[in-house]
This record gives sequence, structure tokens and C-alpha cells, in this order.
Amino acid sequence: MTTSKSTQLTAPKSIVIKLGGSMLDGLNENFFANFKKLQATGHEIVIVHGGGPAINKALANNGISTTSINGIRVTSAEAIGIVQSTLVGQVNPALVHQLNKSGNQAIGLSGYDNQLLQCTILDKSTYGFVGEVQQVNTSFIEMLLKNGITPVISSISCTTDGEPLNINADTVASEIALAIKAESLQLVTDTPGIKIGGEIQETVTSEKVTDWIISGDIYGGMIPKVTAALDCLAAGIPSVQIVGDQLSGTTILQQEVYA
Ligand SMILES: Nc1ncnc2c1ncn2[C@@H]1O[C@H](COP(=O)(O)OP(=O)(O)O)[C@@H](O)[C@H]1O
Ligand SMILES: CC(=O)N[C@@H](CCC(=O)OP(=O)(O)O)C(=O)O
Repeated sequence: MTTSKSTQLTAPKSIVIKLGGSMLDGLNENFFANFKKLQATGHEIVIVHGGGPAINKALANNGISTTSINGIRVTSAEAIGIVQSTLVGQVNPALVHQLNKSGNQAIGLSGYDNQLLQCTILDKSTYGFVGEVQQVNTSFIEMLLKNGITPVISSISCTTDGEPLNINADTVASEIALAIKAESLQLVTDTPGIKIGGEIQETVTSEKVTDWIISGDIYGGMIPKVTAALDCLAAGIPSVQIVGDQLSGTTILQQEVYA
């Protein structure tokens, strides 16, 4: 594919923003106004969302318990239907509604829609019905963005046979950022960045992050986030941040910047 220089210079920059389930409740209009500001400054936005707490509640209501391995939910045959109906049927439309109310043209999607996320099973004996993204339908996302539409994507997809699969939303966000060659990935969560010894870290290197996973200073739901960040940085996405609802937090760098 050839891209003319003038196209490169004028092309809008895309940002993938992942909203964690931990911070979705209680978001106000000021938060959503940030998206309009970004769009007004020439950015195209793709939103990916999770819904861990809503899924936990729905599973508990149905008497189903699940475990996680390094932040990845082990998803049994009885759990997958609940995960799917919670993310696609509840969390996604609620978020789309809030975005539309604040002036976005938001459209709710899952990995099923127009084969947005083509997946295989990650490792059935370890994780059950958890997907691994093999391909992203980038032309579909680009078509929506070109038409001023904001895709709001839940982390559910299926195998080629239509078997539903649960995917960690941080992983989906990084796969999409990589596929569309986004200029930035922002992972918005319930803590304003990575905390080590009680202190928020403003900038961290990929090397330190790897050490902190080994030492246990980074654990649970933070592991898929930093893994997503490292994958994006290694593939050349210039900027990856883990932030709170004020959109400030930790910037992850591929390597130390020396003054
Ligand atoms: N070093 C760390 N710094 C901050 N949070 C951490 C760290 N290690 C683990 N966590 C946990 O990760 C959580 C965020 O992940 P998660 O609950 O999955 O959020 P989300 O729903 O936004 O994806 C934090 O609330 C915190 O409990
Ligand atoms: C396989 C896997 O871990 N799926 C996640 C999908 C939702 C998610 O990632 O939600 P957060 O962003 O709120 O953590 C889960 O079942 O919780």
C-alpha cells in the first residue's frame, strides 16, 4: 500500500482509550467532555471497555464463582454466557448512551460485529473460554472513524464456529491500538497510575515494569495493563499511559530517557 506524503501530514491521529470496569460507575459529563475536546483537536477515538465488577456481580447473582490467573478470568462454560450478556447487554449500551448524551456519535460493538476481532481459543485447559485475538478488522474501524463515528467496543468475540470467547479488555485495547497503528494507548482505571511502595510513578521503563511483576509489586488486574503497554511500546506505538479518571497517571517508556 502506498500513502502519499500529503495524506500522512493531514491524517487525523487515533487514540485508543480503554475504560476499565473499575471506574465506569460514577463517571460524569466532565469526563466525557474530554473526548469531545480530543476530537476537536484532530484526534480520532476508539473506546474499548471492560466490566470486571459488573461481571463479578452477575456471576455471584447466578451462584457462579470464577478465579483469575494474572488478571485473566478463567471462564467456564457456565460463566461465558453471563460474561457476554453483562458486557454486550448491559455495560456497553450504558456507556454508549452516556457518550451519545455528551455529543459523540457513539456506536456499540463487540468482536462479533463485522468480524471486528477474529479470535482463537487461548488455552482451553488453563483459561476455558478465553480468546486470543488473531486479527482486527481495521478497515471497518477506519470506516467508522472517517465518518465521525466513535466505536465503543466490548471485549467479547467468538471462534470461527461462533463459540463465544471472553478476552481481557486491556488486551483487546492493545491489539486494536497495534492494528490501527494508533499514536497512543490510554488505559483508564481506578488508580491514577502504577503505585510502587504507595507512590504513584510518573514515568516507568519497560524493564522496571517487568521487575515489578516478578517482585509482586504489580499484580492482578494491573498485569494485563502493563503487558498491553509493553506489547504496544515494543511495536512502536509512541505513547502508552495508565491513568485515573482525571486522565493523569503513569507514562510507560520503552527505555530510560537521559537528559
Ligand atoms: N502496582 C500497582 N499499582 C496500582 N494498582 C495495582 C498495582 N498492582 C495491582 N494493582 C491493582 O490493579 C487494579 C486495577 O486493575 P483492575 O481492577 O483490573 O481495573 P480495571 O477494571 O480498570 O481494568 C487496581 O485497583 C489495583 O488493585
Ligand atoms: C478474560 C478476561 O479477563 N476478561 C475480562 C473482561 C472484562 C475486563 O477486562 O474488565 P476490566 O477492564 O474491568 O478488568 C473479565 O472477565 O473480567
